[in-house]
Formats: sequence, structure tokens, C-alpha cells
Amino acid sequence: MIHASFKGRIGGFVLDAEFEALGHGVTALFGPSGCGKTTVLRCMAGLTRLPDGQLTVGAKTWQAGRKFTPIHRRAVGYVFQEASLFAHLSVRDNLCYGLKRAKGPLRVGEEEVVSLLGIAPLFERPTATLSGGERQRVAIGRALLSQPELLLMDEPLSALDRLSREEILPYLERLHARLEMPVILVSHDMTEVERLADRLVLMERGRVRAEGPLAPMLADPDLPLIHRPDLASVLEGEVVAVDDAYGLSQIAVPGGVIVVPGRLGPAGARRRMRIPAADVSLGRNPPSDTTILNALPATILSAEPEPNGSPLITVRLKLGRETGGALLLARISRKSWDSLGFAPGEPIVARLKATSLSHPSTSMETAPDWQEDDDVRD
Ligand SMILES: Nc1ncnc2c1ncn2[C@@H]1O[C@H](COP(=O)(O)OP(=O)(O)OP(=O)(O)O)[C@@H](O)[C@H]1O
Repeated sequence: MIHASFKGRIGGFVLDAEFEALGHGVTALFGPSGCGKTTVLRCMAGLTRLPDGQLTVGAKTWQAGRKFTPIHRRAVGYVFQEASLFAHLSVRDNLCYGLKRAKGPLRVGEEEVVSLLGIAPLFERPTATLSGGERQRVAIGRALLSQPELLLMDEPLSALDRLSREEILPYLERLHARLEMPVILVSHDMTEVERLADRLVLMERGRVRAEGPLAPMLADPDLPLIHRPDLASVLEGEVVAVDDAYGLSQIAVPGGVIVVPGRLGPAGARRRMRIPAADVSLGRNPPSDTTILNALPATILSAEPEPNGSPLITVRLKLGRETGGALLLARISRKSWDSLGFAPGEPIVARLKATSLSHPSTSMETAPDWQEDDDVRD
């Protein structure tokens, strides 16, 4: 694990943030503009020194009391909003620079980075000719090749337009799936967080409001995240079957099996699904005579009316009838909730449209398939 605690004042801003980040996987720092996310990242890198700080990364302590490891002695990779590549060097030479900076043992090889990020076709290009998304992939590759013990990413996609963001996200998902390096991702884009993060640290005005595994944090009734207009659940599971004829896959999650578009095999592969709460409807019986592919037994946990006299209510469910089912969120009208007389604890059937299950984490081999399915969604 990584333990971080930074307290102090920078100009008029007071930071008092303490949190745990994962030793393997992606921890997202999420919060509104100005809440201190970048400042925390700078403290972790050693770019900013607050007198009251502590940082341990695995077995190493980089800051504690009067101990402060300077930035050049920390094995940290830093990816900024705008890729800062050397303009006079080719892509290959930019990557070599990363390798030359490497400290400590080889954690990730050049071939692996080049293949995961799809950089080989860009090798001989001058960096000035790259698109924004290509530049950012090279910047990430360079940071990885410096063999960091910790990769810090500060809004790595925010300078890109929507299409470039869509293009680069599958590469980041692949890195996430294949590399074991700890990553701290600063973002204020929840879509990015839903696709990439395993753990979430929610910041507000220089403090940590809450932290924990991603899915329960998104569904926590005491946090403001549950009232987001584009609320979605994030579920992870294992591919159990692929229907080649219809181009569908079955993914087993705790408490149920979900059918999603795309050939997302091989069997056993881990996949992540984002299920928009607005695309989940509730009923007492399995539907008949319907195009719905997913009708999953579930249990109502609680219901939270949306604030400000909204006509909507958010229902927290767990899949299946047993304990341990995955959390699922549904946003329905208060009128339907009242007229059907649902209540917490009640067993119900959650219906979700397979076509609403956009962007499961896919390998690149399956991504084109998935995009086709996405294009025809209703
Ligand atoms: N060197 C500095 N001197 C004075 N104030 C600073 C300094 N650096 C940051 N701040 C202030 O600290 C606060 C937190 O800034 P920070 O960049 O960490 O926020 P953030 O959450 O990353 O915001 P954003 O999402 O907009 O990038 C802001 O109010 C900022 O103006």
C-alpha cells in the first residue's frame, strides 16, 4: 500500500489530506476544481514540500518528519495534462530518454510498453507531427520506461478532444489490466474514473471527504456522487461464455450473469462494465415478451430521492438474493416507486438493456467489435 499525508498552507490554500492508495492498480483523486488534487500529486512527486508530510510507497519512506527524499531520488513517473515531449527528438528517442532515466530494477520492458500503447508505428516520427492522443501515449510510454515505483497522472486526457480521449482510453485500460505499477490518477471526469480506477479518494476543499474501493464509493448514499446526473454502477466480472453467432458475451459478476454486446472473450478474462442507472428498470416478475436480455434477480437495499423536488429517485440494489451481490444503481421516477410500492429488503427483478452497457474494459482485439455494437445502440 501507499500511505500519504500532507498538511500545510500554500498561499491562502490549506491542505490537510491523508489517504491510502493501492500498491497495485489505479487510485483516483477526484474532486472539484481547486480542491487540491494537483497539490497532493506535487507533494507525492517531491515537487512541493510541506513541512508536515508523510509518504510511504511500499517499503520505502520518501517523507516523514525531517526526512525528505528529493525528487531526483524518487522513482516517480509524472504525466501532465499536456504531453511535454522533446520537440527535437523522434518518438523513439523520447522513449529512450525515459529508459536512460530509469532508476532501480527493470519493472516494465520497452517491447511491452510499445505494444501496450501501440507506439511502434510512430517510432520514427518527429513529435511535432503527432496528434494530441499520440503525443500523450508517447508521454505515458516515456514515463513508464523510466521504471517508476509510482506513476502519477495529472488529468492526462483533459487537454484532448472527446474523440482523442475515446481513442486513448482503451490503451490506458490495457495498461491497467496488464501492469502492476501503482498509479495515482487525478481527474475531474467521472467517466475516466469509472473506466480506470480501482480505488477512489474523494477530495473537497483541501481535505479527503471519503476513500475506498470504487464501486461502493459510487453508490454511497452519504456522498454527493450518488446524485450525479449521469450516475452509473461499475461492475467487474469474468467472461463465462461468448456467443459468436449473435456477438454477445456473458459476464459473471457477484450475484448474477450479465449479457453484453461484443465478443469479449476469452473465457476467464476480467471485464469491467459501466451500467447507467437510468437504463435500469425494476419489476416484480421476470419480463415476458420483451427485447430485454438482462432480467436479474436483485434485492432493494435503499432508495434515495433526488434533491430539490426532483421527480427521480435513486434505488440501491444488490444483485441476487444472497449477501455479497454486486451493487447496482437504478434511477427511476418517484411516481413509479410509489405506485409499485417497492420497499427496502424486497426481492425484485432488475432489467437492463444490453445495449446500454457501454465500454466494458476490453482488450484491443475486441474493441472494434464493441465499437460497432455501440454505433447501433438505441
Ligand atoms: N503555488 C501556489 N500559491 C498559491 N496558491 C496555490 C499554489 N498552488 C496551488 N494553489 C491554490 O491551491 C488550491 C488547490 O490547487 P490545485 O491545483 O491543487 O487544485 P486542483 O484540485 O488540482 O484543481 P483543478 O482540478 O482545477 O486542476 C487552488 O486554490 C490554487 O489556487
